[in-house]
Amino acid sequence: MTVLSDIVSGVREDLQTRRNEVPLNEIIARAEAAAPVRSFDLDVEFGVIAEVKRKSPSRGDLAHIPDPGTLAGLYAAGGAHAISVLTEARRFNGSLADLDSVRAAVDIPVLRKDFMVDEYQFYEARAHGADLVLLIVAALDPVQLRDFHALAAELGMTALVETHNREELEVAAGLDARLIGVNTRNLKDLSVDTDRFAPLAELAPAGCTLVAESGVAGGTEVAKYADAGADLVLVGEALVTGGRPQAAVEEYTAIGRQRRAVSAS
Ligand SMILES: O=C(O)c1ccccc1NCC(=O)[C@H](O)[C@H](O)COP(=O)(O)O
Repeated sequence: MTVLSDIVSGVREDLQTRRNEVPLNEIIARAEAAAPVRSFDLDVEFGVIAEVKRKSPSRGDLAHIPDPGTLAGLYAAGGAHAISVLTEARRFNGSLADLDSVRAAVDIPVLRKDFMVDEYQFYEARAHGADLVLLIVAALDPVQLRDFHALAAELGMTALVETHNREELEVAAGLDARLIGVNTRNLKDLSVDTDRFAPLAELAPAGCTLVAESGVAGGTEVAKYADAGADLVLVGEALVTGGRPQAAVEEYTAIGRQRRAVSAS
């Protein structure tokens, strides 16, 4: 079993428990009654999607985050473009309660970062205030991907379509995805190689907003991703372990903007 299929099978089991507690018709009603979606600005000069990440399969426990809302507030004060909240429980120690806490603490868009494999999760995401959801191309078949992309849009949410290679980028292009992520983490062995980004960025469809995901340890990687065409970076570990979340978001945003301005001139 691969890491991804192992994670997804745990996600499905946990989902079944929640579905038994709150049936589909009830979660749909909650999604309809949820706070309005915050629009995610795709036309960004350069921005940081700052992640609330407690733990990961590759690194184990990362940070004790007693109040994710407080952390998100610091990210927002640093100028984050959006906040990513890992809600997967078993491997990331995340929860929908974290999503609630973050959504209530900030007024910028919030991404539910999870392994979205069932329509229930999209209504659930919206019911808990998500403005964006993650679609991992490697975790979905083409029909699911198309249907979930449409469902996210129907619910007013922006989908971040995550890719890892040329074939997955072609799939994202075929969906007409406006927000595409290139994750430099190999989902088979979990290795991160920031050199994977540039050659894939060249293949991204013209006009999409491009997110470089994983591997930012500091400004060097931000500059490298921005030089290669990233419009946004999604950063988790460096922000939750670095001890200066607000300053780091400010710094990464400034570095990215400066590099993008140089590339454009
Ligand atoms: O982080 C992991 O170990 C991981 C393993 C398997 C699937 C996904 C995983 N991470 C999710 C992410 O994509 C990252 O949290 C995100 O890109 C931020 O990465 P980083 O800044 O390197 O923490």
